[in-house]
Amino acid sequence: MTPYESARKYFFDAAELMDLSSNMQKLLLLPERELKVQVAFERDNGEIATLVGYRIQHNSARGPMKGGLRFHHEVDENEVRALATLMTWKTAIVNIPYGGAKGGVAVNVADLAQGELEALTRRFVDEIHDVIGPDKDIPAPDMGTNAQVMAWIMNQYGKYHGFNPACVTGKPVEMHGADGREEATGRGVVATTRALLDRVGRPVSETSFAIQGFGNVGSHTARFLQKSGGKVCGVTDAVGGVWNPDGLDIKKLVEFAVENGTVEGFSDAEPISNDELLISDVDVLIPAAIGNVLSRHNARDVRAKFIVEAANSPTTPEADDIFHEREILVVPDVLANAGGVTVSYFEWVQNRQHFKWEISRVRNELDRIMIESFDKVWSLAERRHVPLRLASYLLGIGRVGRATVLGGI
Ligand SMILES: NC(=O)c1ccc[n+]([C@@H]2O[C@H](COP(=O)([O-])OP(=O)(O)OC[C@H]3O[C@@H](n4cnc5c(N)ncnc54)[C@H](O)[C@@H]3O)[C@@H](O)[C@H]2O)c1
Repeated sequence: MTPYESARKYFFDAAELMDLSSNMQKLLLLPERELKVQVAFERDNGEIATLVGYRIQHNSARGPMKGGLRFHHEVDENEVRALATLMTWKTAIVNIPYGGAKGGVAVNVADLAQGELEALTRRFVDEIHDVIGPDKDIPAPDMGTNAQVMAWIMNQYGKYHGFNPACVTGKPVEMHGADGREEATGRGVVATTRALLDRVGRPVSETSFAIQGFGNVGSHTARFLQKSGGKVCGVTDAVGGVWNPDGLDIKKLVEFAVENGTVEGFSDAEPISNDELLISDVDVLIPAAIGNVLSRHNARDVRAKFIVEAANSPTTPEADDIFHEREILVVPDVLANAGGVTVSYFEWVQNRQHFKWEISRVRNELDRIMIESFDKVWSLAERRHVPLRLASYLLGIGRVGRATVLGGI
């Protein structure tokens, strides 16, 4: 199944349980606006590059739309549409006053010089500046984009509409960004994981973890897990992986990975492949890299009792069914990785108030929102006798549906 088909399947599963009318289903599923633009810019060699860019604004019933901007060669319209939909449910699940959107440009950033990346970003903003903004749609970083790209977006947007840092989040801290944004998704994953372990009565200190992906999300997740007393036994990235049943030293592993560009080759550990890590003998498995890594091909071999989805869509619907049948608890992406958009919301609030929060305030508010959201989903799952994913969708779609009914069309 493509990400778009999966997103629709989860929506329809929840819609059926909610007895949503077909008219309401159509209203909630169809994006409000889909923009497809030409992004042309001059390359360093004098050639004109002509790319395709998308901004899909799915739903604004609960507030301005929010979602990342992805620069990746595999970006296509359907993927952006699926991710925009997921953002609508995600912002609703953690109850922040936003709708959902997503953007993307089909490009391989590794092929671009820094100046070309800047030219591409500014040209994309030229094409979409009228439909984004602090009260309309607020982009943020995603795969292939970073704080620097957000700074260019803010600057280019300002040329049309005047200074307004709240038009984009994930900016550099020196450019109206929020302290704690970079670690936010990983911290949120850990807050959710701890809430889960609390519910099942298992101390973090007696729990072992394996994490796929050691980029922004994976490395901060590992760091906060170890700080909480957890034992991170295995970590992999695109190149390779490392395993130590007594627990890896995450501080040293981060230093090693920064220096070497991979965790592979880290001392005090055995090598492990990505395939082996996903079925390794740990209590909690945290996919924090790419999509569709847990599928019907390996779901029956997974040995973890709990899966916390730090990545977007790491589990195919077929694998999800197998995990349910095997009583493996899955905390879904729309809940587990919502820490990033939550701290993006804090950045937007700070920008609008021109008042900077201390990091301790960012962390406390983030932990509170993640734990409250997890507890809401858990209670709903118990009440309706459904898995956590379906409960998350029931909560998110329910909130968007009520806002739609209250506000009217
Ligand atoms: N960064 C955020 O705030 C955020 C928020 C929500 C969701 N996510 C999701 O989390 C995931 C990771 O995002 P990130 O920001 O950490 O990205 P990143 O680019 O910083 O890191 C990605 C990591 O995954 C590894 N990886 C890539 N391909 C792999 C493969 N085929 N097998 C194993 N490992 C592979 C990379 O080596 C790297 O360690 C993505 O699915 C992203 O959509 C990120």
